[in-house]
Amino acid sequence: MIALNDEQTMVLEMVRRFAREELAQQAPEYDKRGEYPWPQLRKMGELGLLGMNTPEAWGGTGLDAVTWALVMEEIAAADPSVAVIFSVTSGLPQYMLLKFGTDEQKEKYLRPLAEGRWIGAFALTEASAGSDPKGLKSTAERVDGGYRLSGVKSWITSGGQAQLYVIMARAPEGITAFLVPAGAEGLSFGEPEEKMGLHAAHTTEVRMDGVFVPDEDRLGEEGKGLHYALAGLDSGRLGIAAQAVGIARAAFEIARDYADEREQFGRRIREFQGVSFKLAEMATAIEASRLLVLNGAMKKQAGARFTREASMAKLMASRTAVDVTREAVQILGGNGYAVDYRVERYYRDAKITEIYEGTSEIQKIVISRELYR
Ligand SMILES: Cc1cc2nc3c(=O)[nH]c(=O)nc-3n(C[C@H](O)[C@H](O)[C@H](O)COP(=O)(O)OP(=O)(O)OC[C@H]3O[C@@H](n4cnc5c(N)ncnc54)[C@H](O)[C@@H]3O)c2cc1C
Repeated sequence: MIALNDEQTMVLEMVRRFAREELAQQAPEYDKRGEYPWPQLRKMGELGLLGMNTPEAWGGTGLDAVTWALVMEEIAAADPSVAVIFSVTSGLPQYMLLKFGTDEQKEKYLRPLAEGRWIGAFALTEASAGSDPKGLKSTAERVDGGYRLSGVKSWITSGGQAQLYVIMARAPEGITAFLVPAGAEGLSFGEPEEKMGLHAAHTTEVRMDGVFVPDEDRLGEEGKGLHYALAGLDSGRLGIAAQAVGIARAAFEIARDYADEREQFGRRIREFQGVSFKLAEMATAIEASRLLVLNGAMKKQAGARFTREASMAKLMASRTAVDVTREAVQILGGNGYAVDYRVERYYRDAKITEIYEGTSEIQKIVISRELYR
């Protein structure tokens, strides 16, 4: 682990305490009920965590990207559903507004997000446009004073819960990004999808039926929306990679402690090489994944391009999360399959990190393209 300064250490200690006391305990119930974790998010907003990577001038806490990534890991270790909501609102809408928004847009939309009063959502995917967002069909028809948006977005994290939606739709000059508040006329939401994991983090369809968006709520230039979305995804992917590290670490720690207590054949099971070698591989993969995340975060913080680093971090950390959680279930034997021991939830929650914000195959396409830049 890299050396942290005093401020980073203090923030992490505060977040660890918060995560232990206010997230980890509640996570199983929220998962079981599939309930959106509003009380936890409100508390994170009050603590200044939801806008921690946005400057103070816009209502954030102005902390660096390394601290953001380490906080994401802590939150994910306690509750992966809360972590994805946190990752999306801070990594995508806030980052995109900060990078491409006007001062008026920042005042109107970034500030409430950064102050943690609002949650933001990012709406790119459609039923026929997932890995290939260029194929999206939602339209933004030019009308007097703005645009009318029509179409259906799929799988939108915080759909129906968020107060702001950054929506990509096809305008006359090409794919364009729009800022749409939750109450906009013609905007509606599907029921939360029933999913394998992340039950508390609702994902729904976002339906647009002639939603009027005034010119001043277009983000950046017409036709540049995909470019902005992909820039946002560099940042979002670092957040998901950090989420994956947190999930892996939490499952690893349960397995490590279990192996120290559980006895079979008259010995603690960690004394069997078949178990201890698993733990050694798990710890090494987690450490390597975390270093890739921090490498990307340091580049982001320095203002350098971090596309390659973010994709490498996500590819490696999501694979680690799936491998480590599967082995954790194995080390706990029958208990690993029981809800009470929590590793089955981490196993279910881990899988999505290989899929959303670009599947592992898409990360490999990005990385291999970057090798020849
Ligand atoms: C829980 C959850 C939350 C989500 N949240 C959001 C959100 O907030 N906002 C949002 O916009 N989207 C969101 N998504 C959508 C998510 O980003 C997409 O599901 C993902 O990008 C993959 O798209 P797809 O599902 O259409 O799969 P497809 O693109 O149909 O891919 C299917 C398979 O084909 C592979 N494949 C596709 N193209 C290639 C290629 N060129 N080479 C090799 N293999 C390829 C893929 O890797 C995958 O294995 C979410 C999805 C889920 C499940």
